[in-house]
Amino acid sequence: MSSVATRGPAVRVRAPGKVNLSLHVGSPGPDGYHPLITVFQAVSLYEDVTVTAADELTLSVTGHGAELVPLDGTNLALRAAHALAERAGVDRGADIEIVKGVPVAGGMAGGSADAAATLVALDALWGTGLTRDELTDLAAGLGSDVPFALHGHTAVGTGRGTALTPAMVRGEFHWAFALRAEGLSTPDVFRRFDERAGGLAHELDVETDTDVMAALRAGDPARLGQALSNDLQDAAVDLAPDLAGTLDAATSAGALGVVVSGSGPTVAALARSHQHALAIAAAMTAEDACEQAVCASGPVAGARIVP
Ligand SMILES: C[C@@](CO)(OP(=O)(O)O)[C@H](O)COP(=O)(O)OP(=O)(O)OC[C@H]1O[C@@H](n2ccc(N)nc2=O)[C@H](O)[C@@H]1O
Ligand SMILES: Nc1ncnc2c1ncn2[C@@H]1O[C@H](COP(=O)(O)OP(=O)(O)O)[C@@H](O)[C@H]1O
Repeated sequence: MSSVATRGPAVRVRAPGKVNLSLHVGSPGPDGYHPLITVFQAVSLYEDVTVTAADELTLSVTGHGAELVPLDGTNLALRAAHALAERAGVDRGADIEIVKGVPVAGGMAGGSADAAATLVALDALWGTGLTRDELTDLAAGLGSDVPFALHGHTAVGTGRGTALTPAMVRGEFHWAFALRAEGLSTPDVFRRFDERAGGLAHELDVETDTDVMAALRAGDPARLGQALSNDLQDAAVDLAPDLAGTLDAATSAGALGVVVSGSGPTVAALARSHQHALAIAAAMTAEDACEQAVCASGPVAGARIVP
């Protein structure tokens, strides 16, 4: 008779990556963080996180770009697990298995999705009884994008990006994403943004997102395409000059609008339909404008248990 190793109970959670439809950045405060006004949209590129009861905390990462992900205590999923255990007073472990579907260091918050998914999964596995607000509070302590990965859909982020207000959206938006093999470091891009500002203060204008919000409410991709914007884009292009060619190729391929996502280097091209997104992705890869292009749609839900 063959013996089958028995494992403890398991919980699987899926969490989405994001694109910033607009990203307005102010001058850094005394803590070094930049005040933001951003509109996040969660898109259908997912991180899959499965946690299984165990005595110790362990981590494994597979999937897209897994070899680029740190496995030590800096990994955002492990940091999330430690933060949750401490907050809930839990003295238990878990095997955490991540399957990556969001590009690593791509400005699409894959690590933040792992942190959000781990919080939701371990909260269920350990039965911590924390409220949603308490989980959101823990999320904000882990990184500026983590609360949005919990929340999902489309939302305006202010402060560091952690204070969220849901946005009204009609319909579905289709995207082609041009990926770059080498990522960009978020702190490096913010630093370059400050260098470009040359000490001049950047004021945040709360009215600047009127066009984005109107396009979302109307479900109008052509209008949204015109309204996409990112204050970090020039800094990202400075650090990765080949991005200028990728942005041009996406525009030539017929995108309704083109923008670098977050701190980059992923380039997001908005399409009229799924078919149109496939055509843009094919044109960008055929022209060697990027290493790889993938299609996705949004908005989608935040970190959720997979039944
Ligand atoms: C730029 C954005 C836009 O959504 O996304 P990504 O491109 O990383 O996906 C986010 O603000 C990134 O969020 P996240 O990647 O969670 O950043 P954090 O871990 O909180 O911070 C990393 C570093 O980025 C800088 N940082 C981050 C957020 C912010 N509002 N101001 C900053 O100056 C700081 O140097 C900080 O030490
Ligand atoms: N679980 C994780 N997945 C991916 N990257 C992680 C993770 N934990 C920590 N990191 C580190 O965070 C950096 C940025 O992560 P990521 O969320 O993929 O990109 P971005 O911040 O550009 O959206 C990576 O380069 C990596 O060193």
